Amino acid sequence: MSYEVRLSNSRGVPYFFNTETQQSTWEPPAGLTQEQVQALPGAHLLSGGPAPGKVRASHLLVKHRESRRPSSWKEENITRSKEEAIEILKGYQQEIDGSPEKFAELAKVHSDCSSAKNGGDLGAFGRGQMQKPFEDATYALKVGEMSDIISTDSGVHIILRTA
Ligand SMILES: Cn1nc(-c2ccccc2)cc1C(=O)N[C@H](Cc1nc2ccccc2[nH]1)C(=O)O
Repeated sequence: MSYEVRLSNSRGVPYFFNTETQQSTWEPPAGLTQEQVQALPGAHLLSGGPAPGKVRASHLLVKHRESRRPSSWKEENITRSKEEAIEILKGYQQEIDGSPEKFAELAKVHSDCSSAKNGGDLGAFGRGQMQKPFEDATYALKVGEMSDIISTDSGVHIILRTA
């Protein structure tokens, strides 16, 4: 019998698909050991984490007048200097003091990215999707770690890697 793990589009949860009988089950097929289940194609879907090679991160962005788009949900016309943006972000960094809960709370209120409404969560992404400095900084973090202040064409950011 050959099985693979797939993700249900409607329910967003993994299921087990028998590629010979074309039958699907929500539960792991009887008779398979835990090791055998973890070895199935698509088994990474069982952990709920991002696909192999992808990461998930949240960020707090402070834009400035040199930003690619010096406007945000917070402020129609952003005129602060890059130096001022860095000082503001340093203040948030001290307030966050390594706490993921505090990070999301401050990102929601202060981030100039539209992901602020998600507490800064950008979802999962792979290489080649985000601006290079942001991508490299995120991949260099361990899960749960926060970056120091990094700069992209969008402004200055603090990143929290979540997966
Ligand atoms: C990359 N991205 N994802 C979202 C997002 C994700 C989830 C929910 C809502 C918005 C917003 C953005 C985005 O580019 N936002 C830009 C600001 C920005 N520039 C970025 C550069 C790198 C990573 C995140 C970044 N966010 C904006 O609002 O002007």
